Amino acid sequence: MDDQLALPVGTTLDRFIMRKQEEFPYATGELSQLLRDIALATKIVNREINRAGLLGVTGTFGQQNVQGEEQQKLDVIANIRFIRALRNGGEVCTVISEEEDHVIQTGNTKGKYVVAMDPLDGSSNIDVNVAIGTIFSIYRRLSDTGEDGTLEDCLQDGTKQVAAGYIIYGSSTMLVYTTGCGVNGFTYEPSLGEFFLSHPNIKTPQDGKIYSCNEGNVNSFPDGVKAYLSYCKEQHYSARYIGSLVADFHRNLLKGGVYLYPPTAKSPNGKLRLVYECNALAMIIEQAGGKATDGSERILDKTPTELHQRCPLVIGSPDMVDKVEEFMAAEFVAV
Ligand SMILES: O=P(O)(O)OC[C@H]1O[C@](O)(COP(=O)(O)O)[C@@H](O)[C@@H]1O
Ligand SMILES: [Mg+2]
Ligand SMILES: [Mg+2]
Repeated sequence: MDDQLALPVGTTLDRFIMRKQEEFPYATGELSQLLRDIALATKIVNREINRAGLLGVTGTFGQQNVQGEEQQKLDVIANIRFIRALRNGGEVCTVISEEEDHVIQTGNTKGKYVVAMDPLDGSSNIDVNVAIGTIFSIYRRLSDTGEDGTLEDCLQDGTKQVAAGYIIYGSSTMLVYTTGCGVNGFTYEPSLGEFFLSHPNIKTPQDGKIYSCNEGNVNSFPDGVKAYLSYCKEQHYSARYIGSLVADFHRNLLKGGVYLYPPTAKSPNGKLRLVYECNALAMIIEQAGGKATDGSERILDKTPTELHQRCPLVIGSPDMVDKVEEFMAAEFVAV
């Protein structure tokens, strides 16, 4: 449904959420409040990130998350801040987080929503002042039991998302989200403590000349991916890889391009997590006219079986994703 309520650039996020809600006569305001809770936590995390170097919150606490990755201090801080805001907001019964082995029950048993999140994306870039992000997906729980959310509530496929978004903490801080009616971007004005509509109704270009992939792993990529990367070089495409999924995705969303994290020998299912990284970005790219697959299957159609399961990701301008799939499919014929 693309009959976007055309609100002018400069509209505050709060007003935008309110006006959007008016489009849905049966809306009860809970999703709107949840989006505000996420925006509030973002302002706090943004402040922590901006002054991380001053407060000595760079580096690690020396502990690992369920994926065996060293948790950066800011991973932990962002995780705490978002969970606290979602718990205090009252709309969310259960949270899935990259930094938590198991689901977090907030105690809001009347809460209708489940949130899956990557509190801090691009952890390897935290200490070097390169753009990082936060990713979130919102699901309606399957039934209002008045009890804690279930694993079933947390393992819904991506098509069931009622909203999805990310925050990029870059040269400016932006919140980009969709509720299934197009994609809008808001830029944060710290001196006013407000997000303002700066990128209304984002559409990604049909095609592009940018490809984003960690070619350091090329030797263990599938032949089809290797062939596609050679094709990109023949076409004189630009290689751009920040190493923060949110930042690479955001650039390609606006300029046109494709991001790939294929299977590798070390990670046969790729590195990125379906539930709290791929699903949200897949909903956003599709709402912006792009595509997201695992190289053959649509990301949003995949039904997760585990909270932290990984899946390969090919996401971006539709013509470029189609081209990658063509090359990857060609490989099967070869075999
Ligand atoms: O270093 P690699 O293997 O290229 O992986 C980089 C990718 O890993 C990530 O950092 C994984 O996300 P987290 O930082 O949230 O764990 C992505 O942001 C990024 O695109
Ligand atoms: Mg991540
Ligand atoms: Mg992370």
